[in-house]
Amino acid sequence: MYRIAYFGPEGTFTEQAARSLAGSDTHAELVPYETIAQAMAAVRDGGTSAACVPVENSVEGPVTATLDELAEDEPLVATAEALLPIHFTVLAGRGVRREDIGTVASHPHALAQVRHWLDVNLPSARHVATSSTAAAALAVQQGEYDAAVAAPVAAERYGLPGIATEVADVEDARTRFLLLTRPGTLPEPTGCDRTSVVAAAANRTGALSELLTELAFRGINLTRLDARPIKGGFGEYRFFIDFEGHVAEPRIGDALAALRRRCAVRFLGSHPRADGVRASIQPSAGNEDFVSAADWVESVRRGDTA
Ligand SMILES: O=C(O)C(=O)C[C@]1(C(=O)O)C=C[C@@H](O)C=C1
Repeated sequence: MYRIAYFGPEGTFTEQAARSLAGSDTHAELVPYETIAQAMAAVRDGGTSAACVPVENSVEGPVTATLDELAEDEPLVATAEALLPIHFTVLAGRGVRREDIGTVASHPHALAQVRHWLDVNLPSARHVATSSTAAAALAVQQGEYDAAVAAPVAAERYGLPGIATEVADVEDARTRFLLLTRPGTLPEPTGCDRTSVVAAAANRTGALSELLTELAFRGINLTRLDARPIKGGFGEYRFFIDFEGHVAEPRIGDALAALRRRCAVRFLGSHPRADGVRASIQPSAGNEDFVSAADWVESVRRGDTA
């Protein structure tokens, strides 16, 4: 049985992402965990084969709990990703009238995406952060709070009436989710891949710029750059860098080796992009260019050419 841990409880956006990543695999069993750290610990200690967690949202940015967990402890790698459109519904407790709503609960990322709507439509409601959107729906079901901002599926799952749908401040919001496993066989390159690393650039002038220049010189397009503090050293940061391409490609392998020469790097995976965008290749920076240049150096070393 293939078990996938996910950031739960049932009814989170992450559960939907895990279902789409499990796809037609009817043998996959989805197992909810209350926190991102617990879902990732489950795959680290072998309790599950994979973990599905959110990593970035188009409105609120990085999911910092996921980034910090990826940088610490036993390494995990992303082998797949899902991109979900995010639609929020406001669920009310049974018998709670809209005008009586005094508390509205949700995950901090979700509250941030509906802040304006709440200010206009439920101006006197206090916002309460919960571990996830579904945890907020569960708490409303149990009478702890008056309302929750959650995924539409949570209405059904927790038997709560929706009092407003499509309440997001920004239309077309999306969240990207990763399927994480212990390091092992990598997915095959497809031409539409993403590679992720976390690099501990030295705290000196130009260190980050040098890392980014290694990628730029090789014509590699970045898709994300986030800094997270290295706990315990004020002002010390590690950098999460996502870029187009797959480590199996000569141009990406060359770039990773260059990053590794400069600082400690943790590889976080190469996998197909959910949006199917092809890697852009700059003139003279294609894989064949790297291979033929390396072949030329070899022939010079053998004395075959000059
Ligand atoms: O709480 C959930 O339902 C989640 O899956 C987490 C999460 C997030 O971390 O951003 C996922 C998507 C939404 O943007 C809001 C919350």
